[in-house]
Amino acid sequence: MTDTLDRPAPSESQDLASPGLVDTERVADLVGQLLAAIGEDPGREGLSDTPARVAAWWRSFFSPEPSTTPTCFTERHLSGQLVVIGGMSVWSLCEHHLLPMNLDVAVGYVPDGEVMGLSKFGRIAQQYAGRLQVQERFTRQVADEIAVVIGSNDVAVAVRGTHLCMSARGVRMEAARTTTVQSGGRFENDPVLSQQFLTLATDRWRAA
Ligand SMILES: Nc1nc2c(ncn2[C@@H]2O[C@H](COP(=O)(O)OP(=O)(O)OP(=O)(O)O)[C@@H](O)[C@H]2O)c(=O)[nH]1
Ligand SMILES: [Zn+2]
Repeated sequence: MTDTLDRPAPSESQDLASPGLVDTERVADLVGQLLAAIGEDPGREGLSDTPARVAAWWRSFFSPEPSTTPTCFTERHLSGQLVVIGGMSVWSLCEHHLLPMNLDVAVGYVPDGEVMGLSKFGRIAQQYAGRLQVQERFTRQVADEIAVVIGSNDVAVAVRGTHLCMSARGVRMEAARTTTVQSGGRFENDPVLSQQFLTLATDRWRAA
């Protein structure tokens, strides 16, 4: 977007819980200790490489591809067109239980003079998924980041989450899904636009 646009400031909490450096050796050591603590023999054949595998996974989880500057293209005369990108499924980790959550993300925005490269919405979602999260914070962080990049608050983000901590343990409700919606600018003030976004964003969730 052009530099003349007033970009919203990144929210204070944007960096909250951002990933730190993973000490792979220490993680592997701790996983070995964990195996021993649950009564396993970390040296037995099937488990001997497990600490290193788990440590490698933690490292890759916290080190998504470095974020690049999202590509934007000049595209005039779109006159209030609504753009919705849906079906962006990412995996994150619940910060309360360290169990996976699947987050199905849909983004809506109204381009003003420029459009953003479609894949960049997915990259932003991946960037904020690659850390310990709660769904509500993830939803807001993705919306805030897109608003900064496009230089406008006319952004809405809807997320449908499947939390293993709720389906595979605890209350064990396999069908439970959590939907969060963050709306800014015109999506907050224009009920028709908001409804159009929600209809398109939740289409595939109703079909599922
Ligand atoms: N709001 C919110 N809650 C979450 C999210 N992920 C997990 N939780 C909840 O975090 C809560 C943690 O509650 P605790 O009572 O401390 O933990 P717990 O004893 O393991 O709770 P149960 O899951 O009910 O067994 C649980 O209710 C989870 O469902 C999230 O993304 N958003
Ligand atoms: Zn959890």
